[in-house]
Amino acid sequence: MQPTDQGFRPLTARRRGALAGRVRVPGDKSISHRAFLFGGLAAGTTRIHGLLEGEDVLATGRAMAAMGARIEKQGDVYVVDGVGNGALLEPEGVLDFGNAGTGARLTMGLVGAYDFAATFVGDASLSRRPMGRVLDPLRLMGTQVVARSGDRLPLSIHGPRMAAPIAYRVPMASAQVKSAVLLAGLNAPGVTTVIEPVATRDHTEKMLRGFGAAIEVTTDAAGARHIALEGQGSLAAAGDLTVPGDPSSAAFPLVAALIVPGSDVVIENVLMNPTRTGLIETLLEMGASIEIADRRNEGGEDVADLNVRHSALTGVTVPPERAPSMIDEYPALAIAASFAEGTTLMQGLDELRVKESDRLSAVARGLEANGITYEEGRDSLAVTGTPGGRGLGGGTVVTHLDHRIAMSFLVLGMATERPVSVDDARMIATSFPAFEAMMTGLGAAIGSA
Ligand SMILES: O=C(O)C1=C[C@@H](OP(=O)(O)O)[C@@H](O)[C@H](O)C1
Ligand SMILES: C=C(OP(=O)(O)O)C(=O)O
Repeated sequence: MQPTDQGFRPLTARRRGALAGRVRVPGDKSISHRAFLFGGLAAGTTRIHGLLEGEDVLATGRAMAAMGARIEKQGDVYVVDGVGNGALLEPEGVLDFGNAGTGARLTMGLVGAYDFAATFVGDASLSRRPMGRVLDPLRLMGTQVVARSGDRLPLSIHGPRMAAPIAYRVPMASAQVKSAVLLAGLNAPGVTTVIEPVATRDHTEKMLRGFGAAIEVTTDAAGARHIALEGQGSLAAAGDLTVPGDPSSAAFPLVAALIVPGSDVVIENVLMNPTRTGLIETLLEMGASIEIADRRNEGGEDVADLNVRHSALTGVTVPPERAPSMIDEYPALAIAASFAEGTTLMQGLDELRVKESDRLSAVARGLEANGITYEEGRDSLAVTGTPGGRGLGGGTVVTHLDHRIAMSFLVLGMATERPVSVDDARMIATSFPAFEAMMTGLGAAIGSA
C-alpha cells in the first residue's frame, strides 16, 4: 500500500448483510460535460438540472468560464449564459482538466478552430493519455500544436484564421474523437463530416441538434454512420436541460446488488440510451435479475428505474462489437464475473489500455491480488468466477488514479470472504462523489481500515 503521507486515501470494503433500498445515481458524466460545453457556447441562457458535480465536469465548466461563458449555481440548477457560436475568448490562463479525458479532448476540438492560443494541462493520469487522436484531425483543419512527445499533455494549440472543414473517418471506436471533430467543425465554414465505422455514444449529435445546429446523420451500406455538420451556424440556448442518471455510475450499485446475497435495490432514473446499455444487456444474459421499470422519456433520452436482486450468474462471451456501449463498465463486469459460474470472456478491449489507467492491466492485477482466476490477453480478459466468493478477497488493489478501478474493487470487497482494500480512493470524486455515502446507505461496509 502507498503511504498516506503522499496524499493517498486508502479505503477498505468488507462483507456485511444484504444491500437494500432505493437510490438515485448522479447525472450522466458525458451529458454533463456537453451541457457545459454547448450551454457555454450557445447564445442565451441554458438551465442545467441534475448536472453531475464531479471534478471532471466542474473542470469543463471552469474552462468554459475562462473563455467567456457565465456559469452560476442557483439552488440545484446551473445557469449558463453562453457566448454565441464563434465568439469564445482566448483563455488568459492554462486550462486544467485534472483527470478528465472527455473534458480535455472535447475542449481541444472546440477551441481548435479558433484563431487564438489555448494551453491544456492535467494530472499525472491525463498527462499519460494519447491526445494525437484528437490533434491529428485538428492538424488537418489547420491547427498548430506544440505538445510533449507522443502528443501528450501539457500541450498548446492555436487554430488557423479560417479552419478547413474536413471529412474524417475515426480510426478507433471513440465518441471523444468524433465529438472533438464535430466541435471543431462548428467554427469552420462549410460542412464537416465525421465517418464512424462503429457506432459510439451519440450524445454530441443529439445535443447539437437540440441546440439548433444543422446536423444530419446517415448510415451507409457498410453500416458506418456519416455525421455531417454545417459550420458557423448559430447555436441557440436549450432553455431547460435535464441530465439523466449515469449508467456508468449505476453499474456499481447494480453489480453490488447482484453479488451480495439477499440484496434488493432500486436504482432510479438511469439513462437507457441504447449506445450505453451494453452492461445491462450482458448481465441479463448472465442470468441477472434486473427489472427495467417505468421506462419513460425525459429531455429527449430514455430513462428507467432498475430493480436489481441478488442473482446466480453464469459466465458468457461478450462480443467485441458490444464494447463501445459498455466501454467504461468492463471493470464492474469483471467483478460480477468473479461470482459467476464458469468463465466470462470479454473481447475487443484495446481501448481499455488508454483510459485513466491501463484498465485491462489494472483489473487483472486487482483480480490476482484477490485470488480470482483470470487470463489477460492483448485485448481480452477472461474471468472465472467462484459463486459465493468463498476464499476470495484479502488483497490491496493499486488504482493508478482511476476512479472506476477504485469503485469496482470496493464493490468486490462487499461480497468476498475477506475484505478488499484500494490504495487510493480520491479519484472517485471525479465521477461519483456520493459513491461511499450511497453504498453505505444501502448497507455496505466501507471504511478507512
Ligand atoms: O464521449 C464521452 O463522453 C466518453 C467517451 C468514452 O471515451 P472514448 O471516446 O475514448 O471511447 C468514454 O470512455 C468516456 O468515459 C466518455
Ligand atoms: C474513461 C473515462 O473518462 P474520461 O475519458 O473522460 O477520463 C471514464 O469515466 O471511465
